[in-house]
Amino acid sequence: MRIGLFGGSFDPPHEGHALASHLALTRLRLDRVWWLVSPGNPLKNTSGLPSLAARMAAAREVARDPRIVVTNVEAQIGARYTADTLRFLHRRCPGVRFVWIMGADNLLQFHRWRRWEEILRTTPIAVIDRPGATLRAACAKAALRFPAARLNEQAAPLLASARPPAFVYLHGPRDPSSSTALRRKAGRP
Ligand SMILES: Nc1ncnc2c1ncn2[C@@H]1O[C@H](COP(=O)(O)OP(=O)(O)OP(=O)(O)O)[C@@H](O)[C@H]1O
Ligand SMILES: O=C(O)c1ccc[n+]([C@@H]2O[C@H](COP(=O)([O-])O)[C@@H](O)[C@H]2O)c1
Repeated sequence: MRIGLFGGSFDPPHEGHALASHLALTRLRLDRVWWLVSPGNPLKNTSGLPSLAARMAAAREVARDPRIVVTNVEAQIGARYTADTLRFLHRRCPGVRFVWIMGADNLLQFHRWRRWEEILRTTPIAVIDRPGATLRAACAKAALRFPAARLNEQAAPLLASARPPAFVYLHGPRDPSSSTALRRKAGRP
């Protein structure tokens, strides 16, 4: 079983999340993508964040694919940091090949995540191209620290079974949606 883990605030979820998930499913030959709806990004001010239940319900509306599973596993296990989530999942599901999925914008600040090197050393990572982050992602600090870990995009089907550190950039159809823009449109800060 090959499962992609797509963590996010999903405040709100949008077509960019769905498109990125489909790209990952297809190009990485995944069986499932789990949307890990975060109890709260540890690097963000989460004071105005809608409830987890509300964000999960909205995420289910947008996902519309039986291979995409919307979960609150982080709330269930009391984890906010991705390294803790991954430790738990690797231990709990030793037979599953997990891949961490993130948009290219997130790679730029990945080196600020707690125990980010542990994440890279334990879990293959797919970085999905996103408008505005294409060129900057190639020089992200985390990517430059592990240059030999980068797979060619043609080798993407091998990522899930690659020995980490391993990461790949995926380019495909892109969607400019962003939660920030949608919140502004709805008159939220
Ligand atoms: N349009 C998109 N294309 C590719 N990846 C995306 C896109 N939108 C979000 N992502 C990725 O989805 C994950 C969850 O993102 P998140 O829920 O924060 O949405 P967001 O639109 O980035 O929100 P915000 O604008 O509040 O930062 C992150 O890894 C992010 O990079
Ligand atoms: O573990 C960390 O230090 C960490 C710091 C920032 C973000 N994350 C994770 O990155 C994912 C994307 O977050 P967001 O808010 O950009 O959608 C989500 O799963 C967060 O829990 C994780």
